[in-house]
Amino acid sequence: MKWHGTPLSGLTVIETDTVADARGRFVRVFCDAELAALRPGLHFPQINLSTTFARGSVRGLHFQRPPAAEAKLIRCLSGRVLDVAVDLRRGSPTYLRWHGVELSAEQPRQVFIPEGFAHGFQALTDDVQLLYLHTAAWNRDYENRLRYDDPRLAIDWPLPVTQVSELDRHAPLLDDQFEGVEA
Ligand SMILES: Cc1cn([C@H]2C[C@H](O)[C@@H](COP(=O)(O)OP(=O)(O)O[C@H]3O[C@H](C)C(=O)[C@H](O)[C@H]3O)O2)c(=O)[nH]c1=O
Repeated sequence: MKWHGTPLSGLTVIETDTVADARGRFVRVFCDAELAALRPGLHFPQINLSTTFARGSVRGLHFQRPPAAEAKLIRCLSGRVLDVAVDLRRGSPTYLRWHGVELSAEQPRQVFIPEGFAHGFQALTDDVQLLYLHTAAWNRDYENRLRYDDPRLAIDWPLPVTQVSELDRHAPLLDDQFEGVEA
């Protein structure tokens, strides 16, 4: 596995090695030893899979506050997405900045999103499947949502937004009381 950084420190794009032969392709999604230099002792107590039917749909922006803060390893298993992370870390020089990474089933690319980031994505094709490895279990009491269309974030979604969940559609807009997340 090789990886490289992004303009948001800690947000990392991982290129997994692909073994291809006449039967098809094989990749390692996660390897503790290979990723120890990125983050030692990564452990994923919860792995989720979402299916998104329609091109243009947006899921997110979600994050969990401490003590349930989580890092996520994301891989696209079907279709293509723009995967977006927003830096919410209090005091970060890139606080409230966002960065997008295109992921697709055809590319051996994953993204590692550390704690302190909100996460969302837009389906760029129909029939997207996204795999999420979480370093903390889902905890409704600590789950927070930000608006995908918050003008203070100004995320440049590539397509007109089609499907959004009611919870995401009615997520709060950022205001002066928002203090980010202790990282
Ligand atoms: C995460 C989770 C959710 N749920 C329930 C809560 C809702 O009733 C339903 C769907 O949850 P939600 O609307 O939060 O799912 P998404 O909007 O697809 O959120 C997902 O995509 C965005 C981009 C993310 O970053 C989240 O980490 C990821 O969960 O499943 C559970 O029952 N267990 C769980 O572990």
